[in-house]
Amino acid sequence: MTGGSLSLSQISVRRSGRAILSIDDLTIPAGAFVGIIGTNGAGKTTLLKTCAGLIAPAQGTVQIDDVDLGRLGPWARCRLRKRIGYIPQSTEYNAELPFTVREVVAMGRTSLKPLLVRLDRQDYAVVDRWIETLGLGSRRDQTFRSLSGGEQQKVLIARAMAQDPEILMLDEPCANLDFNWKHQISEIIEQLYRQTNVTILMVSHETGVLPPACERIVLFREGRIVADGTPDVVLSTEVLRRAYDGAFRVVVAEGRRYTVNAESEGDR
Ligand SMILES: Nc1ncnc2c1ncn2[C@@H]1O[C@H](COP(=O)(O)OP(=O)(O)OP(=O)(O)O)[C@@H](O)[C@H]1O
Repeated sequence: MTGGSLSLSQISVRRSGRAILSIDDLTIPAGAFVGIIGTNGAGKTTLLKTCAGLIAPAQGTVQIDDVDLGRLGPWARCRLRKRIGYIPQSTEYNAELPFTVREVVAMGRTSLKPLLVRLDRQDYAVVDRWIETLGLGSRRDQTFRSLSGGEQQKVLIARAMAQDPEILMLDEPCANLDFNWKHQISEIIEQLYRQTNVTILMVSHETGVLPPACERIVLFREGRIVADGTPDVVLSTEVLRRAYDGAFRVVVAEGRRYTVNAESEGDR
């Protein structure tokens, strides 16, 4: 597995007559771990979907390695998409479908195969390896819909990894999880990153779930990048207060950066 690079230039995505994402230039080298943060509606999900080729920008280019997504025909674009593991927000997938854990993880593998070609033993070995890696061995034959939210996130990560992606995009993988599960999922993402060369883009509202391996943060507001740099620069009290108009401060613990309410402590 080798990571892929991403490059966006002069991007404009428009909906209902307004620009919801405008990026002059954003380059993510192969093997980078980039955290994407920003206010509600800032364009984070739109960014991931644009990078994954799910949304076509009105203007500008998206390149994966040296391939310009906009110049590809539908089949070539489909093939390129297989290099991307995309885990949508939990509100965007149907958790009610009656598939087992193994079947869901196998879907990651099926997406690599030509139409109607069955998975072989080697494919299932990969599927089972990722099920074990994510600690889901005892859940293998359980239905996806019967799992807890945290277990479902693990299954979706296993499905994306079974696809052997070069780029992994996670849209708020820790949303709606209790603090213990948030921590577990965050640790798993960090381990995956350290064990593979996959490039990671991770959207999160909570800065504390971005693992220490995430060495670059891109901050969005109203469809634009307002800061891009190392966590100590972007996840600073000053930068975040300006972007979010909030009364909070940043505290650092165990290599992670958390925001805490400052108003009650009188240090606004
Ligand atoms: N199909 C659409 N039609 C009209 N507006 C849209 C459409 N899709 C997205 N938008 C708008 O674009 C903006 C960016 O949406 P996006 O989902 O990318 O934001 P986000 O940063 O991921 O938000 P959140 O943190 O709340 O999930 C929002 O204001 C949203 O309402």
